[in-house]
Amino acid sequence: MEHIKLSIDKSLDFVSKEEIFKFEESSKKHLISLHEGTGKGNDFVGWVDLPSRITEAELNDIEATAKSLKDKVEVLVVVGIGGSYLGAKAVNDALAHSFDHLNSGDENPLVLYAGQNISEDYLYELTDILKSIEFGICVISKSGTTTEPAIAFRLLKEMLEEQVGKEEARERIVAITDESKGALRTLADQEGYKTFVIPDNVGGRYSVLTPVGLLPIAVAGHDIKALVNGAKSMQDYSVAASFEENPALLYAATRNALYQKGKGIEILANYNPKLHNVAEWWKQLYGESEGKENKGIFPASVDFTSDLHSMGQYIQEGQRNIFETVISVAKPNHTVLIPEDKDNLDKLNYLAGKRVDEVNKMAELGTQLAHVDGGVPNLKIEMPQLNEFYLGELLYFFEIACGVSGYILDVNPFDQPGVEAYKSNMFALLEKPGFEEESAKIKERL
Ligand SMILES: O=P(O)(O)OC[C@H]1O[C@](O)(CO)[C@@H](O)[C@@H]1O
Repeated sequence: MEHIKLSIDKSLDFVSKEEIFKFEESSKKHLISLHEGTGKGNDFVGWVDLPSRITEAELNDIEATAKSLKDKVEVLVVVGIGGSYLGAKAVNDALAHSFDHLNSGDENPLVLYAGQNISEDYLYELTDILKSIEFGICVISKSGTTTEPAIAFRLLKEMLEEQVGKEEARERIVAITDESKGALRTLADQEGYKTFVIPDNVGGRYSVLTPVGLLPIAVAGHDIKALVNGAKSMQDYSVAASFEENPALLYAATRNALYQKGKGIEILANYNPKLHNVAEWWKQLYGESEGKENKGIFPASVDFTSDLHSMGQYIQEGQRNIFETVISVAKPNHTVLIPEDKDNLDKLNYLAGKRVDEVNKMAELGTQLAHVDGGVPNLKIEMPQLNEFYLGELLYFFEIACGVSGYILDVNPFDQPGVEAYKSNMFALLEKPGFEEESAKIKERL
């Protein structure tokens, strides 16, 4: 069985093998404490064995719900923010036809997203376009009280009820939330929506392999059983493999060794735009997990080769506090050959007959070497192919590595206390009942 692979050789000019291997014992210990639930934030490690724990019956229930939505709607709007939509978007965009919106032959509903911003124009345009479309809603909020999705859901629910009537709307709304607490749970129970539970011990950013990610992925027509199998394969491999062969432990150790050498920014790069939103998901995972107590690597991302023509300059010659992790897909899913041209005005005939991917791979290798020469350590994660199975491996790899890496950094990788600061200011400014004191204080600052 082939797995995703990590190579660290292009970082060894900057950090020695000894400096990386000094984390061998601690990373193994942290992996065990994640599995045994003995580390910091241990009430949120329910995701660690999720791939092996999720049952066939649970997956069948998700698939059956997806099927009944597919039979009714052309568009499913996933309403959620942060971990309540990023995993689904990452997988759906990685697997979808790049021009899905023009692909009228697709029998699966188009999945759109709302509740991840508070833009009035976004909501106007979304509700405007949905007026003539059969749509359904999958509303996702673990707490059930997050402002952004609550506003979007209020608007979309009202609109759907007006469009198809309350009874039919009930059939087209699925809520994914806490088992017993929160406003969304109360509403879903009152209205009689189909619901799925986000387990108590799984935080939003680690929830992609729960119904939070799986339902929207199944609605988009992707194979959630293969995705979970891939995650399970990485779960097993990350427990069994030696440190040197273990992509998750080695990644956690290498990035911490680089961090200790002053490399405080990690740029996740891809050479396939389908992976853009995998990087968005990864940024939340690592940013919320590690950025605390005035510590942590800042997670950034680029899409290559596009961004070589913008951010490439900075990466090559800017401040030397960065390292790069490249996700490389070994084998594309399609073949396109560069054609011969008799006039050859663009002087491209030397490439005629070659696959486009060969050029992409040389751009990747050339860039890695250039960036290393420019003082940027490079790590490479190689996926054999872009499909459900290897995406499952990739997601679990990043999750387990994040838990280990957070423990190496000695933070709780499962809380996010810093996210509350903006919320409390926003509530004070909006004069939310209960925030009277904060309102008075914040007004003095304006
Ligand atoms: O699912 P909820 O409770 O609406 O939260 C959404 C997101 O908001 C946060 O709590 C804070 O950003 C994230 O951790 C979470 O993914």
